[in-house]
Amino acid sequence: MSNETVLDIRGLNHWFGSGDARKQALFDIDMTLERGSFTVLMGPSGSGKTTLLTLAGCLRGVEDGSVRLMGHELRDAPEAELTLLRQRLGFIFQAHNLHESLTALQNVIMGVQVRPGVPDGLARQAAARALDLVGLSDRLHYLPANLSGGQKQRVAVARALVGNPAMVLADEPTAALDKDSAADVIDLLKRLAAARGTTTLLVTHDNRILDRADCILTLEDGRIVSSDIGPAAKLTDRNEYSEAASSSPQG
Ligand SMILES: Nc1ncnc2c1ncn2[C@@H]1O[C@H](COP(=O)(O)OP(=O)(O)OP(=O)(O)O)[C@@H](O)[C@H]1O
Repeated sequence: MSNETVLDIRGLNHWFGSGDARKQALFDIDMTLERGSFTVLMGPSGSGKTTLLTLAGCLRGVEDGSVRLMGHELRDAPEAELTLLRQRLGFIFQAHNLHESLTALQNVIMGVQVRPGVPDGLARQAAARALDLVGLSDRLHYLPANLSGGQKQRVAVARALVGNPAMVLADEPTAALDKDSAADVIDLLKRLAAARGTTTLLVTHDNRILDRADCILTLEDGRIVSSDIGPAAKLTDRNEYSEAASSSPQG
């Protein structure tokens, strides 16, 4: 793993509401994610995990403190710069957020089309390859209604990864899945991340994911209360994932 810093957060505070209803959700957060790392963010409901994820992903404005994403300071950044940064990220949410009227292939094509200027033919090719990678090459033309929960989440993973994002932000991606499908989705994310050097920040309540993490951050009441090296960071041989490298959608 290289030591290139992808996300660097210093002294981040965040509030919701105004006047008497104003409430602080994050307190003095410091964290750093290196390129290719797989970090799990845990903590009780309401501890601030989604707030932190959305701030890191340019989905919410930074009010106080510093969030540097791929070398860009997000606080006070112009909207055009935030839009360009968002295009370099892949998002996966608990609810897969697929368009029900579009096929699996069309849904993944939309993941390419967030980047302007990609010709339709190339977008289609990349989307088909991404679906092949997640094991759905025989389901390209299925509507979400005809896919299982695990298959829908795999389509969402393919959509997040098809643009070869620098960082993937995932909010409870396995919450709606059974044990086997959850393990499949996580292994897939890890394999592709390791093969491409994609940085992953994943919010979960799912203890089964912990042994896959390089780093486990725990939030409580808006503060990081522990930062542990995960078991996966102790793996010295990452070649187990290399077979995915040769077949990633964008090489
Ligand atoms: N849009 C909002 N307006 C007001 N308060 C909010 C808003 N979003 C979150 N909060 C508050 O901020 C705190 C952190 O919420 P957040 O959703 O980040 O927690 P979480 O750890 O992701 O919770 P969960 O595990 O239940 O998803 C909570 O007290 C929540 O009520």
